[in-house]
Amino acid sequence: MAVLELDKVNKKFGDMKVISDLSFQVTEHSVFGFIGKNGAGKTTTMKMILGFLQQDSGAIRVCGEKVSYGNTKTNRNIGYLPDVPEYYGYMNPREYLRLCGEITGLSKEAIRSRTGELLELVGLEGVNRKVHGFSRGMKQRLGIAQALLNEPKLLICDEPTSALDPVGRKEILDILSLAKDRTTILFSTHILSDVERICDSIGVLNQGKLVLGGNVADIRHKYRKDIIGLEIGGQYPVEKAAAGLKELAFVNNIHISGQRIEVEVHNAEDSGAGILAFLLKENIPVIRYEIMEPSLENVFLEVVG
Ligand SMILES: Nc1ncnc2c1ncn2[C@@H]1O[C@H](COP(=O)(O)OP(=O)(O)OP(=O)(O)O)[C@@H](O)[C@H]1O
Repeated sequence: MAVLELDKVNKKFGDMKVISDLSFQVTEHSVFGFIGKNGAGKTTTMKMILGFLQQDSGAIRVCGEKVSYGNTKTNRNIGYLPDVPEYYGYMNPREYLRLCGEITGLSKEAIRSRTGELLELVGLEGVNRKVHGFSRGMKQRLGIAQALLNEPKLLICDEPTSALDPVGRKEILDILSLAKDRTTILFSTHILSDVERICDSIGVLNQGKLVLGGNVADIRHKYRKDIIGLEIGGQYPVEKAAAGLKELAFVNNIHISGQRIEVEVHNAEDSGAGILAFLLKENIPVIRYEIMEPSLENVFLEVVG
């Protein structure tokens, strides 16, 4: 089931078209990476999903219910984590979550049990310090706990890892991966390695248009260039191996770098057997053989330019 659906959404600011015919869906219990350079239109889209901005045309649905501007009814299904969450610094995490629970009308019992469970999820269960001394990463973790307090069907995170160091980023990504069991996640980012680590599907926005979208595994497969990477044993002359490989009918091109040879072929799976047979026949020692996967970074550069 789609927890979030955008159908041909358009938005202009004055004469400037910011979002053009944007359509995508996010399936329940998946992580969707919303990718784009600065100014691509990610924040504008998230504000429309939250009903804070009005689209000019098109429809947005959250759990099947249409979002309408100014009426935040659909937000009962959404938890939102801003890029820089703000807190009352004099509270500790438990006090802060209790306050949030009380404001949103949760029962005392629900506040107690969910607070314990969520603080454990985000690794802040034993932390009794006041929030004002928290690192950025700890603030983001508390923000995730707060956003999940009302058990939303959709968690929207705006650049949750951008301001963090590698350790803090890993912690947030691990928490989001775990949170997938209890909700569906959309997170905006321009850090493609984060997307590769946890996203099931992606949408790449460029100048307000979706230039690439779908399942991460399918996208990798589609953009895979048929290149076989070989690492030749140190004692064997690489040029000799490369010259022989180049003679094979199904080999289009060869690149050499140190002991490494990249072989461009029509179809890596079909040609693989022929290459291996050649290496065996010529007694060429091979340390590594791989069909090369493109990184999302390469795919992104190809579609966004
Ligand atoms: N209220 C506004 N009035 C006029 N133009 C706006 C407004 N809000 C955003 N824009 C413009 O719309 C475009 C998209 O901005 P948006 O903030 O959605 O991009 P973004 O992908 O979130 O970028 P960033 O990563 O920098 O936040 C930009 O050109 C921006 O200058």
